[in-house]
Amino acid sequence: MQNCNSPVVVALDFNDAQKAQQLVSQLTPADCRLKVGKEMFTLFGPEFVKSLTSKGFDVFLDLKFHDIPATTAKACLAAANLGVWMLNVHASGGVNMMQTAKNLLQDNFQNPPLLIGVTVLTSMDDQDIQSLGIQRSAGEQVIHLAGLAQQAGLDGVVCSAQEASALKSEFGQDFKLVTPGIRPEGADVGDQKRIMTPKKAISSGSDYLVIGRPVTQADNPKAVLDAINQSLNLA
Ligand SMILES: O=c1ccn([C@@H]2O[C@H](COP(=O)(O)O)[C@@H](O)[C@H]2O)c(=O)[nH]1
Repeated sequence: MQNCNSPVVVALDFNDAQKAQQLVSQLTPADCRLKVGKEMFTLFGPEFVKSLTSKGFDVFLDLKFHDIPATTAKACLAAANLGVWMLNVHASGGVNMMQTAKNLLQDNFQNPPLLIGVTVLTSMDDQDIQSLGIQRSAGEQVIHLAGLAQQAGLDGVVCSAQEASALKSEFGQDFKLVTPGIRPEGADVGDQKRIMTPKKAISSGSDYLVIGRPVTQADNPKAVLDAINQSLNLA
């Protein structure tokens, strides 16, 4: 597998596999990693994931499993068997659920994929969190759920870059921070609420920047990706 020179993970959210493959054909595994989420996995399944890993890309399978511990763990094992680099579960599933998944991966792989806990979706703000009956700010809830994820032995969390610096101080440099809600200056925010620019996210402590529409919907996605990588002094 080729080493990736960039922290960018391009979110392939397409309803057309050919369009996704057309974009992928312009990229190399050195330029970025790729994320497959619920839409593409539901439409095109494991074969689509394998088509990306077979080209040498590190793939983040973003299915955000959340179920009883045994079901979640077996789903994670099935995902890991696709050869993905990273997969995730909802941290709000609790320590037992996360730990059971982590243990099953460790029992079955010498080098298991990274297992990451989703904290608070980047499309949610304080008001959204409080409407769920949670008496914390979004940032406080992220810290709380990240603590559960670390207790369960997970490799890190999905959070917004706005929480990155607090999370690195609290949980250490090795605890991976995967941050969607990344928007280059002037890009359409869409449904994201807790956002940050790529450069600021990296300086705040993000390890991986998940970027979808600003790249995939651009007239020239490769040029946008190159510009982001250059802004990070990586390309
Ligand atoms: O909290 C989260 C967790 C996952 N996502 C996913 O990341 C991408 C972001 O895409 P953009 O087009 O850059 O907004 C998308 O696939 C989400 O499902 C997230 O945004 N926030």
